[in-house]
Amino acid sequence: MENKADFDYPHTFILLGASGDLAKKKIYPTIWYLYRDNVLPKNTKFVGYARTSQTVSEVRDKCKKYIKVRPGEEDKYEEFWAANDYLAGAYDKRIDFEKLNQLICKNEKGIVANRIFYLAVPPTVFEDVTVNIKNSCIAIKGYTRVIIEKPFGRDDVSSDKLSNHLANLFKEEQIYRIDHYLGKEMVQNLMTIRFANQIFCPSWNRSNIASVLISFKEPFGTEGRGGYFDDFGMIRDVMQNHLLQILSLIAMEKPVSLHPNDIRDEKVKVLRHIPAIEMKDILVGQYVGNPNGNGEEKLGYLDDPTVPKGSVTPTYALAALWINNARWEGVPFILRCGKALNERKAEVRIQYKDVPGDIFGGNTKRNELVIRVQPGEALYLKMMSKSPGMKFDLVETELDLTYSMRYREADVPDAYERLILDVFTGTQMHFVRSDELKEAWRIFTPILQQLEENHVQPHPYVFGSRGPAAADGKLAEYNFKYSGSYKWQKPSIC
Ligand SMILES: NC(=O)C1=CN([C@@H]2O[C@H](COP(=O)(O)OP(=O)(O)OC[C@H]3O[C@@H](n4cnc5c(N)ncnc54)[C@H](OP(=O)(O)O)[C@@H]3O)[C@@H](O)[C@H]2O)C=CC1
Ligand SMILES: O=C1O[C@H](COP(=O)(O)O)[C@@H](O)[C@H](O)[C@H]1O
Repeated sequence: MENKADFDYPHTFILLGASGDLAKKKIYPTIWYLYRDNVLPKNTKFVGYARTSQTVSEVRDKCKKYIKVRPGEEDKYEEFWAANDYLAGAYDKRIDFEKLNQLICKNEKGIVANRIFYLAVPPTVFEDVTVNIKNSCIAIKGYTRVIIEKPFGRDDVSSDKLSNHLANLFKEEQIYRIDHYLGKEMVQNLMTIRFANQIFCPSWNRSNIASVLISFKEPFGTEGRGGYFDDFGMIRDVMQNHLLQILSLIAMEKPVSLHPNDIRDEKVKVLRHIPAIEMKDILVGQYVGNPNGNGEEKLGYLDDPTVPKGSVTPTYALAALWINNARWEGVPFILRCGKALNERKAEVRIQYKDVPGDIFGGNTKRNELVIRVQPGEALYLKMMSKSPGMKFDLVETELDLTYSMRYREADVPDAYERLILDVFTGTQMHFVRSDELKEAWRIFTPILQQLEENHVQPHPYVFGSRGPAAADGKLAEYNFKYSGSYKWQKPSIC
């Protein structure tokens, strides 16, 4: 990790693909927030690079809609854009990267200067860009770090090819593979919940836990970007990365320390216990239009003109993963994700087994520890209690840690803010190591191939519904019991 003194050196943050969607919607806003909050090294400059010929002022205009500037921050905002430069160039021309190098050098006073390259570019130009960075833009004295965005390949072979390519150019300590779910507050909280609470440690195993359900739901479809999505599908888009990362943090053994490599060693170890997913353990779906819906909801996935006719690409997937180790053998880890569903939600449900030796006439319901990642971070433990009053009845209730109530003043930073700052400080804890990636593709590649080769027809589900009807049956099959009787009363001050 970088020490404080390193923050005194000049730093340049180079955004490749600066004319794109991710750049304007996410990366420019993020670097502005970090700059505004004075958490970056004092002498940090920003350089945008892309094929489009444009000025900094044009970049600024495009970002306007996505950047929040609060009253009183106007001067700082001007200062931020004054620290920006932009250069147009090709991704495959060394000469253009030499020009980029000259531009970066202009800002670098002193002997040591650090460079961070953010690759917000399509995978097709990944190789050219990284070779050109290596050939023309490496920091002479100081570090060079490279941030890359998924997709890290589309299967085991293409991912290995990319990993080998990167390994020939950079050391693993220089590569920061972003999975933005690792930057989310509640995902970062998973290790604390597990390893800083004696109450959970002893029960976190197959003797006590019936099933683990990890869900991701989005209430919108592909919004005209189906052409891009169709090449990947829901399993590659969310399950193989975000949901599997959450699974590994839930299931791994306690690391030797909080050192990033100790944590990542444990994540890899638990993934190695998971066999490749079998066909019997997966259900895929695709949304169809809702004739009673509004606007986009009326349209199904196949109505998107950019989606190939008759595509069987899943927009929904549910899979059970099995961890064959002493802690988890027999416990299904159910991963579920979908677009065009009834709500936006990402959460983990650890469902405990039924209480043995019932003395309550079969009225007890399973304990459930729910870790809600979004929206509205919360951690609640569903439990049984005596109903208040004279009667000796049971009620379902909860121990509730709702962030908006408990931490009213807290400002929960966006995932990208944390992760980009981590790159400046050299903290790789929340980034994906190449061996984790290899394991992830080992688990998912065979099922992806089978689905594609056999042209497996997805279950249709209506835009705005909870997903394919068959999915709830699958949940029950995997020992997830839904009672339907739990009622939450939102506290009035919430
Ligand atoms: N701190 C907080 O903010 C708290 C909030 N709450 C809120 O209270 C509400 C209820 O709590 P929750 O924990 O969700 O409790 P429930 O046990 O009522 O679970 C409800 C969820 O179960 C799923 N479900 C519905 N039908 C079925 C079915 N047939 N089979 C399997 N699953 C089904 C649905 O999610 P899906 O569609 O994803 O399957 C539904 O959202 C939620 O809105 C929750 O956010 C509760 C406690 C604390
Ligand atoms: O990686 C991706 O994540 C987003 C959802 O991110 P969130 O932070 O808004 O939950 C998803 O929309 C996109 O399809 C996927 O590629």
